[in-house]
Amino acid sequence: MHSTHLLLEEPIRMASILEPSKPNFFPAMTKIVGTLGPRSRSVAVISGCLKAGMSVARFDFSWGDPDYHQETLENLKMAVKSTKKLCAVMLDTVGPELQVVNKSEKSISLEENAFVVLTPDQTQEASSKLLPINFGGLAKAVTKGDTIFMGQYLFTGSETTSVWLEVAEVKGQDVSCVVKNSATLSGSLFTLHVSQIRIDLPTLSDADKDVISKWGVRNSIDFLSLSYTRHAEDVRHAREFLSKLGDLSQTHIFAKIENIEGLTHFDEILQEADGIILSRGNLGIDLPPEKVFLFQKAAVYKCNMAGKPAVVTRVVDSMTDNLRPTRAEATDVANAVLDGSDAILLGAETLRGLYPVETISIVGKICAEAEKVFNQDLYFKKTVKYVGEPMTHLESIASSAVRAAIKVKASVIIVFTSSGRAARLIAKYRPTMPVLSVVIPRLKTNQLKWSFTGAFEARQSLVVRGLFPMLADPRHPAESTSATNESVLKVALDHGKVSGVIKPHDRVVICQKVGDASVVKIIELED
Ligand SMILES: Nc1ncnc2c1ncn2[C@@H]1O[C@H](COP(=O)(O)OP(=O)(O)O)[C@@H](O)[C@H]1O
Ligand SMILES: C=C(OP(=O)(O)O)C(=O)O
Ligand SMILES: [K+]
Ligand SMILES: [Mg+2]
Repeated sequence: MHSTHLLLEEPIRMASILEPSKPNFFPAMTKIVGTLGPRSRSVAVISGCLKAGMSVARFDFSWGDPDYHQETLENLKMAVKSTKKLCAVMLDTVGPELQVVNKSEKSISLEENAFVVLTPDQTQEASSKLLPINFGGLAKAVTKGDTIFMGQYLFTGSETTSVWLEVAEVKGQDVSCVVKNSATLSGSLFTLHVSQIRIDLPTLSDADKDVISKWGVRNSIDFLSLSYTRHAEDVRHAREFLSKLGDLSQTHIFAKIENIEGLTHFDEILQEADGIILSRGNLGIDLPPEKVFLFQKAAVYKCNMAGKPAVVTRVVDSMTDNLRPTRAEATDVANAVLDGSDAILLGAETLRGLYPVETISIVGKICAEAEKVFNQDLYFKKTVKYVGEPMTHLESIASSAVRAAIKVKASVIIVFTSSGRAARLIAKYRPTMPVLSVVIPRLKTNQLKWSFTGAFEARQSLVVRGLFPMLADPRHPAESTSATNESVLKVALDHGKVSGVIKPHDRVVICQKVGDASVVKIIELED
């Protein structure tokens, strides 16, 4: 895979496009986040998802109760055990999401040019004339002429189940709208998106806090996906909340940028968050279509330079019902990789789609092809220039490790890390080969009991492009003497050999500390 120095900017032989790609020990360096739900909650399907390359499972609390998600999570644990594939857990909040309250779950037909009233009075039955919603402030937030988009949960935008409304009149707390296209609302959950308005609801709702402090704590969630992050303050607030919940002080916060407000405050949000989710589903409605790509390129670039993971959503909507993506979708996935994304997040496709495993597999294959033509050389130079001089020691070690690995055509980089920082810094320079990040546990105490760190750090790297974590045996002392370094390295090399990423006579670049000094070593294997 790494021997082909094919770059998009260089002439490509047409015939080479037809050459089948060699199978790899892992589907792609780009990671796949799969949303688990009705179509992806049995042990068998989740196992298929893991084998196809899903490394983060997203549990979306916009729908379903904690018990339902717990059952799915128990199945995920079984699937992880049987497939021996690691998987991180992401809890996605509801946040200030506007929803239609359709208690009877009867389907509702809306006719073009007819009127429908949105009301905060949740005691009313939903009908084609009246739709109760979960928010009392809509009448204050909209004016005549505004557009409201309403769709089945994780609407694809192309379905006959989503509808455009235009605000005709505001009457007290009610909002009367003209239906712009005929549609039938069916299913249990419909979300509303009102373009470019400020929704006066907290980013972390009381219901979210309740779920996090119970379900989240019980399951030691690796990631909190903070829906509709609009300000850096939202992230700080969530961080403070997590800090009081024991192990969740280690949970990483991924800010979801889903509207113009979040876009406007992107730089400050990026500083506070551990990673960013480019929620193109909602943001794609808030922005004029011709501007969506520009946000993506600018936001991913900023994440890359900050060395924080960027996750792109809503890539292959049409695979919810089909075995093959559209050409536009397939090209879009590749472009997300070329732009520098770390991971692709699948929503409807895995949650309620007919082909969750096939979708993961196809997206992985597209990512792998795009990675091969990613202009690493240019990217590397841009990053070094951006970081400037003097570099911190660790940044200089990390970039040197990547450069050395490319120069000697190493098959893998092995990095020792405890906090995960060293591994993330290596990934920042986008090596063309996988990075085995060997997480060395440290003994810690909360003054009640002693335990080892490492599990969070290992799983949290499962969202970063190119990182493949391995948790070292806690019986190895976390001091970097050459004897312990040697024995941990041997385990890592054996792990690499068994998984097929390291072969006899390969070169391997190692980044570790010996005594007080950080070193980059190049070794050549004999067998
Ligand atoms: N337990 C360890 N044994 C050997 N080297 C280590 C260990 N932990 C970290 N290193 C190395 O030390 C250097 C920097 O350390 P540090 O910033 O503390 O790493 P991290 O924060 O990732 O744990 C890196 O070269 C890293 O690979
Ligand atoms: C992933 C998205 O949001 P949700 O959590 O509502 O699916 C999105 O808007 O792209
Ligand atoms: K959500
Ligand atoms: Mg969204």
